[in-house]
Amino acid sequence: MGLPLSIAGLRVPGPSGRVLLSVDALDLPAGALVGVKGPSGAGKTTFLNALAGLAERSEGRVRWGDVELGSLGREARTRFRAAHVGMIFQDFLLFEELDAAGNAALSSMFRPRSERAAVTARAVAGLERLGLRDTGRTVASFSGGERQRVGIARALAAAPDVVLADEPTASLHREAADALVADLAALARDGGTTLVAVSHDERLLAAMDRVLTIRDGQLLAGGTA
Ligand SMILES: Nc1ncnc2c1ncn2[C@@H]1O[C@H](COP(=O)(O)OP(=O)(O)OP(=O)(O)O)[C@@H](O)[C@H]1O
Repeated sequence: MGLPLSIAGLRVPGPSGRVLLSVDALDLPAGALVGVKGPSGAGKTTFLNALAGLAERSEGRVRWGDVELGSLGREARTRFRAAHVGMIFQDFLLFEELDAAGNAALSSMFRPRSERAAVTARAVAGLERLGLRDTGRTVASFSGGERQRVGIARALAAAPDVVLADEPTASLHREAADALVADLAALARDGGTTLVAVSHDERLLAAMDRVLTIRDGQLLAGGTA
């Protein structure tokens, strides 16, 4: 099931103390499909990091369902991410010694035995849908785009409550990008997954329920385009 998001008075400072991002208030229902756009350097990745509980020293409230990220210590935030959040980020933490399927099915290790086969099946299906057949190679030899696709398949195989994505279609051909957008929309529709996707891809943005704009470190009032 998805989780609703509630943010109030969020401020994320950079190392020099300058505020990199502020969000006065934002509420999203569970299962929302939300795009985020804005110029380079505006604070979009910083926003995703804050939603993932990865923004250190941030002020204000970021709450997923009943869980306020700021009230959790670092370890509890890591556990929260593992249990609820699928992240499609630009620097993927892939395990170099595993092949594509091994990486994509990784989260099955943290699931009860009865759920593991389903995660693995979704991982294999997701890789195929993104045009990556099991090559038998370890991902150490994969290109940047191939690595991104493994990261996508891994995030979606876990069927998480929340998907946070940073330019998820950037490395994909149009056909694969459209398939991914359809898959993300289906996850929200069928599983209630809440999606927040930073993107410049007009086709992806058009498929969202709502598009937020960030400019100069500020989520614009009302959060709409
Ligand atoms: N760790 C950091 N230390 C210092 N400045 C940072 C740090 N992280 C981000 N910034 C700065 O914060 C601002 C917002 O960065 P962010 O990566 O969130 O932008 P973005 O909107 O995702 O940009 P892009 O579209 O180019 O990826 C930028 O000016 C960036 O240089």
